Amino acid sequence: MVSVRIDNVSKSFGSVQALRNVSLEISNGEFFAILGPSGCGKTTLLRIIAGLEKPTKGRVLFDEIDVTDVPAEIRDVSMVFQFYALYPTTVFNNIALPLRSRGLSPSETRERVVEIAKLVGIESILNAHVDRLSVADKQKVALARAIAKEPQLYLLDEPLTILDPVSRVIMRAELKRIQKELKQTIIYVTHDQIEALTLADKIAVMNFGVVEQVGTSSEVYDHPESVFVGWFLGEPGMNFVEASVEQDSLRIGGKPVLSERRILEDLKSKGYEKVLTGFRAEHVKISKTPVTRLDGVAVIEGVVRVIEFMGTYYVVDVESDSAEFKVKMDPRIFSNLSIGEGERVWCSIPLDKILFFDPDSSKRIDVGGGSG
Ligand SMILES: Nc1ncnc2c1ncn2[C@@H]1O[C@H](COP(=O)(O)OP(=O)(O)OP(=O)(O)O)[C@@H](O)[C@H]1O
Repeated sequence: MVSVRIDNVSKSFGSVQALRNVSLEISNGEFFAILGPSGCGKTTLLRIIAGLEKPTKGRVLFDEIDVTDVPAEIRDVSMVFQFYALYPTTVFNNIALPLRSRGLSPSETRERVVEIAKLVGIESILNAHVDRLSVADKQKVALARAIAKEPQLYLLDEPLTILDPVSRVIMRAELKRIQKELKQTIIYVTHDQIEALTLADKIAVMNFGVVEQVGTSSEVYDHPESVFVGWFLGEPGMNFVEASVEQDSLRIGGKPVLSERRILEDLKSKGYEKVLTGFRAEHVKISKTPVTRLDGVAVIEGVVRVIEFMGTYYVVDVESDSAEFKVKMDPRIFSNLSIGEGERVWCSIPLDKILFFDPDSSKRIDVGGGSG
């Protein structure tokens, strides 16, 4: 296994700038996810790491050795793509091929094929022709073949995207187990936040060719460094509401919602007259009776506009003067409260769950003393 360092990499395709000054450090044995929407440059970055594309600028280093000009064939990486490309033969032969080309004897090959098949959970279909397999099993064979190459680095490009939702959940858990046993460096490209949050030790969140944040699942989810990261992660994404920083309070649509001196003074000392407040839908508590603002809690008054049942929770859209935001509710709490569309509600949010963002740069403001 290797560590990988991406040093200030940019890549242009004609006038399209796919990557802009990307720098990343991926440690030995880490499961590292590159997460972002379609077209943000994930695949381009993976192909540059594999040696299938050359960066326009910057370097790629494996174990601190510059491999930017090293051809793909000798980089010793295994790639698994969204669309598996298997040889039209048996599962056994697909896994055996990389072993045979490394010069293993027939008995060594058989032993290793069975070992890998067990790891991936396909030992019962070793003699089947790949054409007869389900999509999920085909993807497992692709993974088994990648493992048979015994690479120093695994690159996985949306390997679960073509699976149906049930197989995807099963394979996600399988991947986690396999990675624990393999103990190898894996770089995993996905647009699916659940895959990234559940599988990865670390996540790089990308947007428009730029890395917006690198961190553990809880770092990127709980402390997004930009509006994009907060919005992209979570179902629903983080709420962002514009507020004005007044002498005595933070106001939304002219109404005071928070009067914590520490926060107000810090924002004022940094020169902010307006900020974006960010908070997650699951941190908002709804009440049908007025709630007084207390220390440590912000309160926003509003009207329920839309209620959606999402299967295991409700999402309630609240409109408040100039702002709209979403509240995520447990079905039990929702039915006890029995709120309906058009009703007036008071929404409280603990201050330690509120973050503040610069409305111009969209970056998080570091507010001293814990919040933000
Ligand atoms: N070979 C190419 N020629 C021209 N433009 C390209 C090429 N490869 C990628 N691009 C462009 O670079 C940008 C990033 O593409 P890339 O495939 O890396 O994004 P992505 O995040 O992997 O998206 P997706 O999930 O849709 O594959 C896009 O605007 C894409 O159209």
